Amino acid sequence: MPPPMITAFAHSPDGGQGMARDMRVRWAFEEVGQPYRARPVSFAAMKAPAHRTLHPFGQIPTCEDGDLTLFESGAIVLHIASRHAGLLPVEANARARAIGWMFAALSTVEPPILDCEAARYLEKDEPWFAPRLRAAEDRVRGRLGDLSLRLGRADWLDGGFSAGDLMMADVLRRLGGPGLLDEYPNLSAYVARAEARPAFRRAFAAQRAFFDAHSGR
Ligand SMILES: N[C@@H](CCC(=O)N[C@@H](CSCc1ccc([N+](=O)[O-])cc1)C(=O)NCC(=O)O)C(=O)O
Repeated sequence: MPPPMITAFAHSPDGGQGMARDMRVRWAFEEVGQPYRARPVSFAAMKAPAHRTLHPFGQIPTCEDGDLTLFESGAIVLHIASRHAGLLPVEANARARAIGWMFAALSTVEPPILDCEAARYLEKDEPWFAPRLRAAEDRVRGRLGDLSLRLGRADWLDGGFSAGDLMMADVLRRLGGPGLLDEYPNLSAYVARAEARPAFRRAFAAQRAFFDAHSGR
């Protein structure tokens, strides 16, 4: 059977900085040592009927693995972690907790971060932008403060590195650069620890090479 095929931006708006959500899927494949292929999708093609048979919302990433087609980066990472050893504990309770951290990353920590991004990109010229952004950033601080307290001095969220850490670190990466994350030194160190993983570095290099190959550079 040919390796799984994911879809990714033909020309990612971030210029190959690994901020698009194919990055977490690439990372998961690298962590479990599973080769994969990637197909570039333009913005126009993403919204066309052919791609929507893979992704009802006209987005990336998707993953075609044999006769299975998946969308939602969290579902794809969970699929990879379920089919291959290395990203979820074998022990049932620890496995359930690691999956819980995946949901926490996507459902509890990521939404206020996305809300801040939306405010910065879409509302910066509004007269009420400053208080709006302050309130949005305070909501992010609330989540980061709770997460920082739970992580403490540990390397990972619950024992060894898991898909929960992969998802949480990829969510926190969006805060990159000087700013909110720096207010929580143990979270900054957590993200740096995750980004130092050989699998992360391979995934980052792959998405960067993919950008350079397909963005018309
Ligand atoms: N919940 C879905 C969300 C998927 C999603 O948001 N896909 C985005 C790309 S990753 C989000 C993203 C986009 C761009 C950057 N960037 O920095 O340039 C970062 C992240 C997309 O296809 N957008 C096109 C569209 O919606 O029309 C998942 O986790 O898979």
